[in-house]
Order: sequence, then C-alpha cells, then structure tokens
Amino acid sequence: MPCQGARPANSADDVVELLPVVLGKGAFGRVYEGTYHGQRVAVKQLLDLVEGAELEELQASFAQELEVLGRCRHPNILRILAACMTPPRPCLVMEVSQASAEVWEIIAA
Ligand SMILES: Nc1ncnc2c1ncn2[C@@H]1O[C@H](COP(=O)(O)OP(=O)(O)OP(=O)(O)O)[C@@H](O)[C@H]1O
Repeated sequence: MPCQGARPANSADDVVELLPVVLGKGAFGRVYEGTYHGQRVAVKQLLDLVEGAELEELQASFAQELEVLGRCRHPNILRILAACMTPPRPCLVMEVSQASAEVWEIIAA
C-alpha cells in the first residue's frame, strides 16, 4: 500500500529484507531492523499468533496507524516508507528511530 510520498510497491526491487535484530516489542507484535532500497529501516510486523475477533481488532488498529502516520510529514515524526496490509505478514516499514530505550519507555508510559 503506497504511503504519501512513498513509491508504489510494485517494482521487482521493492523488497524489504529483515535482519535478525529485534528493535522492540509492542501491542501489535515485534519491530525488526531491516533494509529497504538500501536504507536501514524498522519493520513493524503484526502478531501472527492471534486470530478471530482479536486479529480483526489488531488489523483495524494497524490500518489506522498506517492511515494517520502515512499522512504525516514532520521532522519529529517517524515516516512510514511502505506497508503491506495483506496476510500472511502485514507490516509497516518506517524510518529507524534514533531515540534511546529510555525515551521509548517514557513514550510508552
Ligand atoms: N521506528 C522505530 N525505530 C526503532 N525502534 C522502534 C521503532 N518503532 C518501534 N520501535 C521499538 O519497538 C517498540 C515497540 O514499538 P511499537 O510501536 O510496536 O509498540 P508500542 O509503543 O507499544 O505501541 P503500539 O501500542 O502501537 O504497539 C518500541 O518501544 C521501540 O523500542
């Protein structure tokens, strides 16, 4: 799914490579480090252990995050570069935050 300012996801080189590095865990699932068009990125993957109503709820929240962040352009807001909303691996591809773990803890509190 294209985000504002992002390339349409249909070219052969439009591939996200996941690295075996977990940047963090949240309500949706894990956030992995990866590369996308040569750029270091954070890849937020939807949990694959849930199903039914819980999965639908997570998918709706995930889509909402994409909808909102996909429109934002601000130096203090991490940009979404690409997204896949279809199973089996819905994910958001975004800029990697330079914030420390302590800052993320404060944000999550
Ligand atoms: N773009 C990013 N760059 C680096 N680390 C990130 C990035 N996004 C998330 N993280 C890491 O992953 C963790 C989980 O983030 P995530 O947004 O999934 O969860 P959350 O803050 O609990 O919010 P949510 O309720 O949306 O899941 C963060 O606390 C942070 O450590």
